[in-house]
Amino acid sequence: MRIVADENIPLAEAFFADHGELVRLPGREMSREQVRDADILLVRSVTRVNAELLEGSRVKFVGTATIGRDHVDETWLSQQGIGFASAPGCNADSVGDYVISALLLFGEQDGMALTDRVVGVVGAGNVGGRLVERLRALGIRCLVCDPPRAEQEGSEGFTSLEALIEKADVVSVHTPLIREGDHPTHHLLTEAHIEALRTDQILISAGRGDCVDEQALKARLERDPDLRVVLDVWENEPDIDEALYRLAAIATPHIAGYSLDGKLRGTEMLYQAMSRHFGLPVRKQLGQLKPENWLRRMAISRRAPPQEALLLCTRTCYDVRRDTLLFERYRRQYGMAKGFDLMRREYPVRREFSTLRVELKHSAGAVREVLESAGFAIRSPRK
Ligand SMILES: NC(=O)c1ccc[n+]([C@@H]2O[C@H](COP(=O)([O-])OP(=O)(O)OC[C@H]3O[C@@H](n4cnc5c(N)ncnc54)[C@H](O)[C@@H]3O)[C@@H](O)[C@H]2O)c1
Ligand SMILES: O=C(O)[C@H](O)[C@H](O)COP(=O)(O)O
Repeated sequence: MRIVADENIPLAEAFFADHGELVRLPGREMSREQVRDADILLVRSVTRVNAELLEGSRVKFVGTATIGRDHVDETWLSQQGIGFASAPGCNADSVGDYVISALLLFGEQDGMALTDRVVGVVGAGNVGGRLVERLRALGIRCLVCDPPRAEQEGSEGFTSLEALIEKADVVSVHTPLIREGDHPTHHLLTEAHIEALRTDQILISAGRGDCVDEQALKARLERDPDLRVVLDVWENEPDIDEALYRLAAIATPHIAGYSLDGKLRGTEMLYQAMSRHFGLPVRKQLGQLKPENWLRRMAISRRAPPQEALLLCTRTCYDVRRDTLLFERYRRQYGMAKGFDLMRREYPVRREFSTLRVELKHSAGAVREVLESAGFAIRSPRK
């Protein structure tokens, strides 16, 4: 079999090369000619998978190593009898790490504890749902807006978008991009929602750029630059709006989910789905293929207050400021669109919180509880 894979899918050789010749390509420019002779196509979110790309090809299975699927015309694939799989939840916790890192940064800037702010999460699936679990475990009050879930599970515990914007201090958007149906999310955050935000609120957008009306957001920020927004996803990536970029408190090039762990999980999920599709045995597991030195450790030797310990461990693992600064460097050196994609291609290895083993030298119950709630693995003398 011939397998064409995006160059940004780690361990694709280790998982797939036994099944045929593997060709690596840059995803954004993948062309009809390049995939025509492929049997298996493995992509990321930057490749539009539709009739235009695949008509007349011999592709029998498409996998996207991502959670999002809005770049894939699933209806057309199914009409053609082409198998399809995505990687639900693969990098969900990495997005949670990103949000926690941003919340800690704002807490530090404002001299506030994490628990001083109410966080509103819009879209509570794998990403938003797990984020809410972690934040609640940290003692943070959360509001949740997810109408499809509210319809299925009953309205208790869910709130409308309008009420969430009114009551929350942080509005964190994690919806997929859905253009049709009962709950479309294209410009889910309308001009009216954006105008309703208070200057002291914080908006985080880490689902898909098109879920927020960017022109309205830009107009609001031009009038009210003190409103803080964290933008990881954008309309028209990679050629994003430079004026909006400059107005954002934190601006990153769609890397909230870019941990090595999340990406590798995505590769393994596609391997499993591909094996099922072709009736092949699942012989490989991520555990056998992971690089050495998989787990890292750190120790907290003194009696740090819980919030300080959380900040220390979070920054050891992931600091959202690093990515904001790095993005600015790439933009200056290469221009916006090229810099956006280049930073993603050369993204430094980042690990999920759960891979950091934190050794507590003192049996500090409160520190242990906070770090575990945030997702770190703890070793400490128990009382
Ligand atoms: N920035 C990143 O790096 C990054 C990483 C991973 C995922 N994502 C994006 O985040 C999206 C969500 O990921 P997920 O794993 O949670 O997906 P998911 O499918 O598990 O959950 C999506 C949730 O959104 C809810 N939803 C749908 N329409 C809604 C609406 N109109 N209003 C409010 N909620 C609505 C659904 O009911 C569901 O609970 C992905 O589709 C992807 O686009 C971004
Ligand atoms: O949907 C996802 O999983 C994320 O948005 C993913 O991290 C995007 O990464 P990309 O496919 O654009 O490399």
